[in-house]
Amino acid sequence: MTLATREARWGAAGRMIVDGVTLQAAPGRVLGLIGPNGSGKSSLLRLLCRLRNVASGVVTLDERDIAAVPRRELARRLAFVEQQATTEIQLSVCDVVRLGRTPHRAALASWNDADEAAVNEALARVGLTERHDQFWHTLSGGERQRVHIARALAQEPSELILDEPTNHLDIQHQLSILSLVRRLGITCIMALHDLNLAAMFCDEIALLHEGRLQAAGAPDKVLTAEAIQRIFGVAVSIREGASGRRHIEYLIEPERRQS
Ligand SMILES: Nc1ncnc2c1ncn2[C@@H]1O[C@H](COP(=O)(O)OP(=O)(O)OP(=O)(O)O)[C@@H](O)[C@H]1O
Repeated sequence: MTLATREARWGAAGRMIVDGVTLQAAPGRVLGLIGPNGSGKSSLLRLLCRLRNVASGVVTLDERDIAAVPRRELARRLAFVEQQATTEIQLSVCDVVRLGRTPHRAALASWNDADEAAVNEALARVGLTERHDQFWHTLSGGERQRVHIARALAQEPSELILDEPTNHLDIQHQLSILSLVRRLGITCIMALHDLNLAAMFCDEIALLHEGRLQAAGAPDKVLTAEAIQRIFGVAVSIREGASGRRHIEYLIEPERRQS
């Protein structure tokens, strides 16, 4: 078992934002969270890593109420890469990635070879070894995103939660980061906007709309033309792509000729 929610509810400003979601991440698999803007994806991810507490229902980690898991244990287990993570200026790239080691180190313990190896390995995996000493605030948006993913990898989590990890990334880096996430073999839950990337890289997909879970399961069960039309209001044609996964083509009305 790993992360799960049961009838999880959370609201703000008098509105229900996560509304009775029951969901389970399969150990070692990649669960994609999709849904229109404002459907509650980020809010649900924040409940899953206890950055927020449910108003009712429960979030569990290994079938234990996450609210009862000691903070240090949670920090070792779960890594969260936020959508617009910011980091204090004047930190170098390796300083940011080193933050990922904090939960593994005893108070006042000195930095050791295993810590250094984890940082270097994480930077190599996101292709930023050369940027080791560059100031974080001088990086491009995509490089910053990759550094934050490296920080999460250096943490060596057993559950990785990512909010739009492909934000700011060019297509090559989108594909390489998502391939890397798949290869990690750890439980991963990530919010994605690109439905084709979700189909390519997720073992399971959960579709959210207005805070409620609409469907969950294998990509070909969830990503149907009917569901995409109903939830996103977009007509699509779906066929099997070269990779054997489904490929979604968006159909737009031909522009009217100006008379
Ligand atoms: N603290 C808050 N106070 C008031 N409203 C909030 C709060 N947090 C989230 N919301 C609202 O809840 C809804 C869901 O937000 P959330 O960020 O979870 O959506 P999302 O599916 O991740 O959206 P996007 O795809 O645009 O990133 C939005 O309408 C948002 O404005």
